[in-house]
Amino acid sequence: MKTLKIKGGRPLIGRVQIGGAKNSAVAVIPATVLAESGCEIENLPEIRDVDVYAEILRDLGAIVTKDGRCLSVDPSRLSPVPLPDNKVKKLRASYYLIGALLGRFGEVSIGLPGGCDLGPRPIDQHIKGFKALGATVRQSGGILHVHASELTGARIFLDVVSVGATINIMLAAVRARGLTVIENAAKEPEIVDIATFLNTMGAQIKGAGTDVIRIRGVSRLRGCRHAIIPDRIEAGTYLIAAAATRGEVSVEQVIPKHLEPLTAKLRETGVLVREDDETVWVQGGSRYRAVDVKTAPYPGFPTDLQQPLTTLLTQAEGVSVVTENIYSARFKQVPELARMGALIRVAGTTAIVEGPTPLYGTSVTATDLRAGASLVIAGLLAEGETEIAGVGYIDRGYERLEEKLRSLGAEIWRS
Ligand SMILES: CC(=O)N[C@H]1[C@@H](OP(=O)(O)OP(=O)(O)OC[C@H]2O[C@@H](n3ccc(=O)[nH]c3=O)[C@H](O)[C@@H]2O)O[C@H](CO)[C@@H](O)[C@@H]1O
Ligand SMILES: C=C(OP(=O)(O)O)C(=O)O
Repeated sequence: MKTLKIKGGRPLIGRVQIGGAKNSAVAVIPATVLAESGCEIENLPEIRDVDVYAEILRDLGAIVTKDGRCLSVDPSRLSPVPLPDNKVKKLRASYYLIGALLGRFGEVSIGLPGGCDLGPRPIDQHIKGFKALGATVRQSGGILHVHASELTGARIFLDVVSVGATINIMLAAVRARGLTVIENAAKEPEIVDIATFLNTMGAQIKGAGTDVIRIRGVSRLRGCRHAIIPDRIEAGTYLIAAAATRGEVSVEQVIPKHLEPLTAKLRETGVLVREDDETVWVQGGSRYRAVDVKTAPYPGFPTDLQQPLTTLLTQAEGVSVVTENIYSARFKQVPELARMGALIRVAGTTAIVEGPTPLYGTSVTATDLRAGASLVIAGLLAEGETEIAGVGYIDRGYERLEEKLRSLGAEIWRS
């Protein structure tokens, strides 16, 4: 198995271009199956989740061609063949095929989704939504069978704010008869991106980005061209890495507004941050202040940046309290950071970080995607050499990571 090796202690300096958002891409790709003609998707990130999704669509009979960051999907000859769990369990977002295939064919049989192991990740709210639209849902073994002879619009109040359930219900509801209203909907920028894509296909979705989304069903959707929004989590990871190594980096091709929950927190710690239309620039300082952070649905602080930020907080003076409100097991980076010298105690949903502590390179393991990012940042700031196993997780969501970091002056390689 490959590992990432990093010789730490060099400040990151320069400019980095951010790719398309993973969490948009993995919803837009399955959404193409709703169209009766071909779609062109641009600005896709070059990550493993996208490649796996392209393979799943081919298994369904779509003609899929990939050219760098562009994917063209012709779903006209697609059929809802059962999808066992070998590929679908490689990623979380495979569950979007339930909503999309239900919308197009009224039936789907699919293995349960995978994704990072962050504690229990139920899909009860997705199922509640499909049932409200008139579907029957049955599980046998690890396979979900969802069927609807007709989908009818409904009012659905989500018990928890869920990105996945909001998007999945939208995907089915665009083809339901009448009006669907999703209340207590998630408001992440990726949801707005999927709604924009669906509306370009001919859907009638209003309110995406607020907590009430109204979807008036239509009888057909046509293929279209769409460019994915920038990845705020990839961008945030580079901003944190720049601050942690006390460097100076311009993160380019981003939507600064989407990064505000992070940039506000970085300013609180004492990092200099400047923004213009499509760029966020940070300059690290010699001293950082401890801060408290609580993860929350957008526009709160994103759980996906909690692990990377925890690494930065090992360098802040005082005690930082990090509260993880979304996932019960999202502190798996902590024992690995402790092996590098961090002083962090986990108590239930909080991690108490004492700083500043020097970090030292050693062998560590990424247990999930963002734990991997947090260890890469630790390796970049640590003294000596860090070897990170579990690179497959990192490849799920970071495109050309070593190349981008090397262009900023890091010594990082795969072996
Ligand atoms: C592919 C993708 O977009 N992944 C993102 C998506 O995951 P995902 O869509 O799986 O996360 P959700 O927003 O659905 O989950 C939020 C919370 O709701 C709970 N829940 C969710 C659905 C459900 O039916 N029942 C339920 O209880 C989850 O266990 C979790 O505690 O949003 C998360 C929260 O921003 C991010 O960390 C992930 O990167
Ligand atoms: C948790 C994440 O991804 P997924 O939901 O795809 O597992 C993530 O991107 O940090």
